[in-house]
Amino acid sequence: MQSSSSSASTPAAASGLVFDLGSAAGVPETHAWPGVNEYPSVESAGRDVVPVVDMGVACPDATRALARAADEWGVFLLVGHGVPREVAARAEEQVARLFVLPAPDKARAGRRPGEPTATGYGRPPLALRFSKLMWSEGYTFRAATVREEFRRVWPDGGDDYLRFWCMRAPSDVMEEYDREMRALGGRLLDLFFMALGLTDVQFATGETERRIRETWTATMHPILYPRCPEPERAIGLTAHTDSGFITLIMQSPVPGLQLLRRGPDRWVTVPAPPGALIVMLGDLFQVLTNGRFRSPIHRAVVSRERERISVPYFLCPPEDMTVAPLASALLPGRKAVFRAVTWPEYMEVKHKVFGTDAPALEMLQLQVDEEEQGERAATT
Ligand SMILES: O=C(O)CCC(=O)C(=O)O
Ligand SMILES: [Fe+2]
Repeated sequence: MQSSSSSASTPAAASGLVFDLGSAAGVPETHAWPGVNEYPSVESAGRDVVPVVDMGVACPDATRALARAADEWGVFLLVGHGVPREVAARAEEQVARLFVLPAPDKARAGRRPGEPTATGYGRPPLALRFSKLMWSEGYTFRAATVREEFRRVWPDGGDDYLRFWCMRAPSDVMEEYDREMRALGGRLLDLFFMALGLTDVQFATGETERRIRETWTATMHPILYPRCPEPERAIGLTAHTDSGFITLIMQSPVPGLQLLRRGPDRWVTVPAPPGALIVMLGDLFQVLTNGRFRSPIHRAVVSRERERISVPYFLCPPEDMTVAPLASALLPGRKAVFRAVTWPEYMEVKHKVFGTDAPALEMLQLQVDEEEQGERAATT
């Protein structure tokens, strides 16, 4: 493996690309994380079974299952979601093709330092807390700009890439996937609003709810976690919460995502049944629901035997939207416990604390007198 110091002068290194982690004989110090095994890793079993929500069942049952999962875990496996198997398979295949491209091709799409949005190809940023690198590489792009992005990766192919590979153009594949995921996000949002106790009529006409559904932005972030010769010393993606509203994750049939559960602290591994998607709630959804539905702490671990690909699809507010607890989410007599915030304001806070122990969401928390909160609820 090329070390980060010896590759510092190449354009690929400048753009933050990782080289050939998959063929490394050991984990170099640059990638050796302290504390990876601080808490035990456990399977999804017994009291730790990761919830499954089936959207194919009758609506009240799906809503109840979703409310329970969002309350207790903030994450669940989603089946019966209606995304056609062949659409997901094409996107998965496309992403896998991207990851096997030669490094110079990926470097053409490398992250452009200094740009406001961290889009492009590269590795996750250095975690300040440990000054360590993670065992993964990924490609972040706005779903709406996939065509421009892929022209950077395949400048000569353009949309004719179709003929070159005898397959659909890569951007067509990802646009098709984007349409399906966005539609699924809308269906899920309706279920979440119902789970908050809103009736059909209210959620269809509520101004804020309608604006979220119509304006939310989508960012895709395919990630490759190469095989790792010493998985107990490395981390694929360090512990964090997602920042936006809802993340929809398609993953290879290789488990690797883990959720932090407390008392006693442990990492629960999310299973990877074929066809299921993972739904993960983000910090700003916690704000919207006034803390009722939580954004869980999660991380990704790596495996000695198998590489893993995951494709998170982040649904986030547009930059000019001020996100505050929904009036409809406030239980009778309860006050808002978070202050209003825009996406850029929140991301600034998140970047400052990335890789530290400080939870960014706490910085939005308002001082609400617990006793007063209790009394108000009791008298309503
Ligand atoms: O690899 C995964 O399943 C999760 C990735 C993730 O947590 C993220 O990109 O925020
Ligand atoms: Fe995440």
